[in-house]
Amino acid sequence: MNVTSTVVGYPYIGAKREWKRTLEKFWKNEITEEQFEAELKNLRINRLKHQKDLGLQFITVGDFTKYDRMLDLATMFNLIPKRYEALENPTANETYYAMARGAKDAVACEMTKWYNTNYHYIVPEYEGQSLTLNGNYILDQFLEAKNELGIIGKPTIIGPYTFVDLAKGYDEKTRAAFFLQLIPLYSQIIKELVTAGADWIQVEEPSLTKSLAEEEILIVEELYKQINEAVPEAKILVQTYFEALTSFERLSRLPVAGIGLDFVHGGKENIKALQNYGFPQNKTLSLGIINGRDIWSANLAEAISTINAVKQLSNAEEIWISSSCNLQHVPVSKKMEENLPQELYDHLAFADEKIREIAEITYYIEKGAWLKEGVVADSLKAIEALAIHPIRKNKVVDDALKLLTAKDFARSVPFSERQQIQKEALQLPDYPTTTIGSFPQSQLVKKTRAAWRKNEISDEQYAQFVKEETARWIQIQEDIGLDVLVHGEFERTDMVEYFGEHLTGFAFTDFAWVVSYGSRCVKPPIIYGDVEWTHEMTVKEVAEAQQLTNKYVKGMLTGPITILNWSFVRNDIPRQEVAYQIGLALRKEVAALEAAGIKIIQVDEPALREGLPLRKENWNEYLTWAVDAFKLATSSVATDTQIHTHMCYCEFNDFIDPIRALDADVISLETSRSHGELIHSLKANPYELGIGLGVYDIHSPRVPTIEEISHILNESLAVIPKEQFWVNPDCGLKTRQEPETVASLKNMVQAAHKLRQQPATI
Ligand SMILES: CN1c2c(nc(N)[nH]c2=O)NC[C@@H]1CNc1ccc(C(=O)N[C@@H](CCC(=O)N[C@@H](CCC(=O)N[C@@H](CCC(=O)O)C(=O)O)C(=O)O)C(=O)O)cc1
Ligand SMILES: N[C@@H](CCS)C(=O)O
Ligand SMILES: [Zn+2]
Repeated sequence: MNVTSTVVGYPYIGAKREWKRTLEKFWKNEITEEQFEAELKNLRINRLKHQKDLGLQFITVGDFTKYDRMLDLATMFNLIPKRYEALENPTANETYYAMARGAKDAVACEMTKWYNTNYHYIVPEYEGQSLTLNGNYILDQFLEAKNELGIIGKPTIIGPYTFVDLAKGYDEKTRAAFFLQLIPLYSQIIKELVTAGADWIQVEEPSLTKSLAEEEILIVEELYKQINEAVPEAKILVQTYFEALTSFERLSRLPVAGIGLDFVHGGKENIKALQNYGFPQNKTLSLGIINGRDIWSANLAEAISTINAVKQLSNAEEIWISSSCNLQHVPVSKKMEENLPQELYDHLAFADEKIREIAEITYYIEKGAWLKEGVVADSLKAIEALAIHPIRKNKVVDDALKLLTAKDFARSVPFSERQQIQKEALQLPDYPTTTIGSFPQSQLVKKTRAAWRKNEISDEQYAQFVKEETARWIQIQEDIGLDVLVHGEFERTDMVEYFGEHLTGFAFTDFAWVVSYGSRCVKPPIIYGDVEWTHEMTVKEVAEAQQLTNKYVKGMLTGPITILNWSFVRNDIPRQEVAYQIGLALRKEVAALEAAGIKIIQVDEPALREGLPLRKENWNEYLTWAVDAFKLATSSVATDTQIHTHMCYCEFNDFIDPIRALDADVISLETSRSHGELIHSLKANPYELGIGLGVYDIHSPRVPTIEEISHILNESLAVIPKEQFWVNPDCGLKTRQEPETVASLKNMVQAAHKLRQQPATI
């Protein structure tokens, strides 16, 4: 039997975020386009060489991007929305980055979560355009690897079903035309790759793990039938991930040469399907056995026994040992980390360490022996050493969780009564204006924090700086005329990292970044022990801000599910238990804010939706404990304390019921890139609690006009009654510059004032 080591894809960010820096230098015109392209080429080549040096046999190409892989495909297919025609003689890069980031009057394309990850992709927009092939960047990357390094790579491309599934702008009637246009383009790309010497082509189809209706399965079958007819000579491996392959019996029999399955996230179901239906003869099986979504080293003995079981069930003649998904969701290498507890460090595996595991497993499957002596014993020892670490078991937390009863998860008074009480207590104007929490993290803010981290300035100097920046922004907010103010979050690098740094059970890396969207990166904390609240985390900053103004300052916390979903989480206890531990810790912070006189407290849950299982039938189980964790954090407050929450970066259309279940007095939602669709959903499913639909996109430096904002507000008024209506931007403003922030907020406040003059429509 033939065994090969491979990965679905490898991070492009660079061990020291070189990729991010290159992009940002180019955008700031610090390097020419030529230098930019040369730097990217260098990064691509080094990245391939590095994977080869790690011992990977079959290296993926085409998984490198200039911003986002869905955007790469959209521009390659000439799927460029009309509004970008207004750009004057744009270069290819100018159009590409205008779609990603907006330019002049052309707003950026929508961005949304990539399945249940913290990565966000650019949503392709189908407007019935004629599609053509604008080059073939996958071929370019294939040839680059071949010519520069002699590597015959495995080109990868996001497949046609997934591409259309994740795109928007079509309906039942136009979908067929969209597919029909794409089939020849995919076939052409594949043909060119085969002609250039590609042995295999990996076609990524994660959408084949969603629940699919019969009609959709028929489409998938037809797509691959037509592609196979167009390029029968191509060896295509359809790669699925994040869940088990749906309708295994039929989809594993698509007319392609191989199927890639995720044995980590869809393991049990994929194995059951193999038992029931077997694996089609003469097909290659790519076995996703190393977890591409977590940072823990594998139990190699367990991996081998799963592979052996799969081998027996599938009878495949050729297997690839692979990652469960693209490794872009984990950091590059743990090698540079020098400040982690040894027990934690030993049990970590980032992308490079995962490739080493894949190489080891492949060697064992092929040769029946390990490459490195003692590797299995080491892997078990690492797991065991962390399991018995005292940080894993905190009796105080354990006892507190056991004492919880149903009333700890519910406000004492229903919203209908709270609404009136809060209205009288808070005396806010109609259509109150507010922001989501963060204000620009200017160069000065970042530099001062960096100096403090390097001990160049003292704790007191740093705290004084944060205090002054907060005071400056309280004044700015007063001048703008906002109704409910925020302290600005200047003390925070990241909304999750900050809380992790103050709670027990967390560890922090120095270099373990992953891309969140475009060039924006996050460095998720690691939850490796029980989580406990030991001291106030936000009270000082918020209370100081409150003293500077007669307006309300919102307390600002990150919710339990967002802390959970944006961290790398221990895998020895259920996620639900970790969520409750965090919920309990935040409950104490909420109480501390209340005790300090804060009357409005926002608990952000932007990541609530991203934790949803891909299959709808599994939603309920997750949502039950996720919503409960939020309620555990927020429900202890007095009736006249107003709880806000905020969500962004996702589709809310089918998510109104879970949002309602949070029982938050007010929610602010990001909507400006998909406003119409949400209005439609709210019409069908009216929402009764306080709600602010984001009135402008904060991802773009563009200042929205008063008229644009008024238009959005008026649309929202058709579905949200005045008593519930809040006015806010889409999300926090930490990534923006000060002038555009002030100008945009002034227009927002003006638009709200105009609304107050207008007779209510409902
Ligand atoms: C709201 N979102 C978040 C998500 N996930 C999170 N974990 N956090 C989020 O806020 N997911 C969904 C959305 C969208 N995502 C993002 C993600 C990332 C950013 C962003 O702006 N990222 C910054 C990095 C932010 C940060 O932590 N900055 C540090 C500085 C780190 C740094 O670069 N240091 C320098 C050294 C500085 C010096 O010595 O002078 C270095 O290492 O070179 C900080 O502020 O202190 C990014 O730039 O990528 C936004 C939305
Ligand atoms: N309060 C946070 C929420 C981001 S989702 C912020 O304003 O940055
Ligand atoms: Zn947000």
